[in-house]
Amino acid sequence: MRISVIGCGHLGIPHAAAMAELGHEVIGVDVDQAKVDSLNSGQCPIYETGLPELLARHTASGRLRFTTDIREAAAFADMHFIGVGTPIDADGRSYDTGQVYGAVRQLAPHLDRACTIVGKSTVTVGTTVQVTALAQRLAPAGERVDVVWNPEFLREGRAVEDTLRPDRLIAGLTTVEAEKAIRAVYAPILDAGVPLFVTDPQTAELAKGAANTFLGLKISYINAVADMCDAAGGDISQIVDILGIDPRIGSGGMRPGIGYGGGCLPKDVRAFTASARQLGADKAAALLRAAEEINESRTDVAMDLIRGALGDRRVKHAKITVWGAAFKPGTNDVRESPALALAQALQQAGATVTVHDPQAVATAMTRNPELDYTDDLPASVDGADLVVLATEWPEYQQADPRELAGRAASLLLVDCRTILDPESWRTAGWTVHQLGRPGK
Ligand SMILES: NC(=O)C1=CN([C@@H]2O[C@H](COP(=O)(O)OP(=O)(O)OC[C@H]3O[C@@H](n4cnc5c(N)ncnc54)[C@H](O)[C@@H]3O)[C@@H](O)[C@H]2O)C=CC1
Ligand SMILES: O=C(O)[C@H]1O[C@H](OP(=O)(O)OP(=O)(O)OC[C@H]2O[C@@H](n3ccc(=O)[nH]c3=O)[C@H](O)[C@@H]2O)[C@H](O)[C@@H](O)[C@@H]1O
Repeated sequence: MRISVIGCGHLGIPHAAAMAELGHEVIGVDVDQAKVDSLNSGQCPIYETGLPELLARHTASGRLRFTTDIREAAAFADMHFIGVGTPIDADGRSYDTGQVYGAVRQLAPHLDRACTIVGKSTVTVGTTVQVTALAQRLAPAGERVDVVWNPEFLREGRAVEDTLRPDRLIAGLTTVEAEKAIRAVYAPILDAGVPLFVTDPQTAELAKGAANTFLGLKISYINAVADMCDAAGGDISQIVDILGIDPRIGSGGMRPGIGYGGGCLPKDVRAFTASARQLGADKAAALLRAAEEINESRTDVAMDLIRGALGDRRVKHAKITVWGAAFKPGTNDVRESPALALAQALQQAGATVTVHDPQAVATAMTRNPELDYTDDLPASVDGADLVVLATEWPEYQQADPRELAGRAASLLLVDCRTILDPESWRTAGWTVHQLGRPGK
């Protein structure tokens, strides 16, 4: 099929490349000329495993190209995926769907044949109905436009794999033609046995919000239990193992730490909570709000752990190394990064902070230029009074505690993600504090 992907960000680039991999001819559209130029020259503007190779292969073969000209996409494609951003609104609680409506407004008047618009962005329930009305109103008279909502479940860092081999596909639609088109575009994935849920648009929209909100709830729940371990004595790592072995609970997405961040979970939990409130589901809203409050408290929890670790020494004037800037390992995305929030809080408390990250120094510098950065792991601990592990990159688990012991001023480590083997660090002379594992 000939398809376009409108919005080439963390979702759109992997989606465009994956669609080319499935055999489609793809045109990616973005308003950002620099991004389009870099994509057309084979450069990948985001750090994502397997994506540079896929981009290089399909831009070279001519099956994938990028443009800023929406008319070119309208003239080329029979199906248009919309993957533009849906940031949180100025009120801080609901989606700003302006980019979605903006893309449809730009595209629809140029449609010159029957086509399908497939929304992938995460939106408030009810958006598909409005997008459909808008597209059909603006399309030239006589041109058939079907709209499908097909929410995306990829995780950053695994975007290519998740797009090509998803757990499930959802299509919220209302016409036979739309279902035929969706089955055609995803045929190789469906043939591989991936289930497709064909449903109404509202169910599709709500399912996406409900999924991300559940992930946020699960993380906040385990973080609440980690706090109880810290207060009462207990080992959150063992509790995760004990709970996770029960298939009704499952151990996935239950790692304790300094909270969920990124471009999606925080805003999606916020927006879903707001929807619950607007729809009159007050008790649901209260439950979800509690999960948000737990998440919002994680920087304070980490600061308490750090203060406890420093003892008589104070945060003020301490030289502190923060390991991690990305919101999670495997990406250079720093949107709503809990690690950067912690680094900022430490700096505001008077510490001299150096942030290390293996991939996200450049993006973090743009977002938080007030902090100092390095991508040299051993050098990051030079002269440090305290090292704080904030993002669980494998590099930190693989680091040599003996080598680092020779460089730090004081052998004090706070593991906010509870991923290190404390024994190997203690053997090398370090004092280790782990979140949710007091005295372990
Ligand atoms: N980042 C992720 O892993 C996932 C994101 N989503 C959802 O996908 C949507 C996009 O998210 P991201 O890719 O992270 O955002 P992003 O901010 O990385 O990318 C959005 C892109 O859309 C472009 N854009 C804005 N208006 C445009 C227009 N009128 N025409 C063409 N391009 C336009 C922007 O320049 C930007 O490059 C959001 O709704 C998000 O919630 C869903 C699943 C996974
Ligand atoms: O809608 C989206 O954009 C995507 O949001 C999340 O994906 P992502 O933001 O890439 O990251 P996750 O792996 O879910 O992690 C989110 C945050 O939660 C934290 N987290 C995750 C898992 C865990 O057990 N504990 C934990 O603290 C991570 O460190 C990170 O800050 C969802 O997992 C995807 O299914 C969804 O498509």
